[in-house]
Amino acid sequence: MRVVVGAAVVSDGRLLVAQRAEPPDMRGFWELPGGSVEDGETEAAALVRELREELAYAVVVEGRLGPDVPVSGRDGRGLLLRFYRCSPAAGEEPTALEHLALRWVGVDELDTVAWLPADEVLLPALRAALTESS
Ligand SMILES: Nc1nc2c([nH]c(=O)n2[C@H]2C[C@H](O)[C@@H](COP(=O)(O)OP(=O)(O)OP(=O)(O)O)O2)c(=O)[nH]1
Repeated sequence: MRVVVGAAVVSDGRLLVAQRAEPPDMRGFWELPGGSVEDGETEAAALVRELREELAYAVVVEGRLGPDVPVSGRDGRGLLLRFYRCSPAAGEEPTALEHLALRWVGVDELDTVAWLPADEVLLPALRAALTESS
């Protein structure tokens, strides 16, 4: 099954969230930045590549975060979302090259985000990650 990796980047007790521009039915909803793992690529390498492409941002990939989330992809075939906790490389700031906007949210704001539906499964794990880092 195709695996899509997403980055839970935590810095100063806040989580980086990104607002999707496309496809039209996902436009305006918020996600954790990332994308598909390519053939022969590790999941960590895919995350580093995707965040460089989408955000011109260098991150260090730490451990897995939360459960795998099966969703149906744009072509109707299944894909598996898998998330990793990450931290920014020193001195780095993200730029929204492909997203409508970026936000850093604290633990109290997690519930106010208009998440892509699949990401809501992750909220307990995100809450725990933000609580332990603040
Ligand atoms: N990156 C990311 N994708 C997510 C999240 N939640 C969620 O349902 N998705 C879905 C949306 C898309 O159907 C799929 C990932 O698509 P994508 O557009 O980010 O990745 P990609 O560029 O590698 O995909 P593709 O155009 O090659 O098909 O996973 C999330 O938090 N992060």
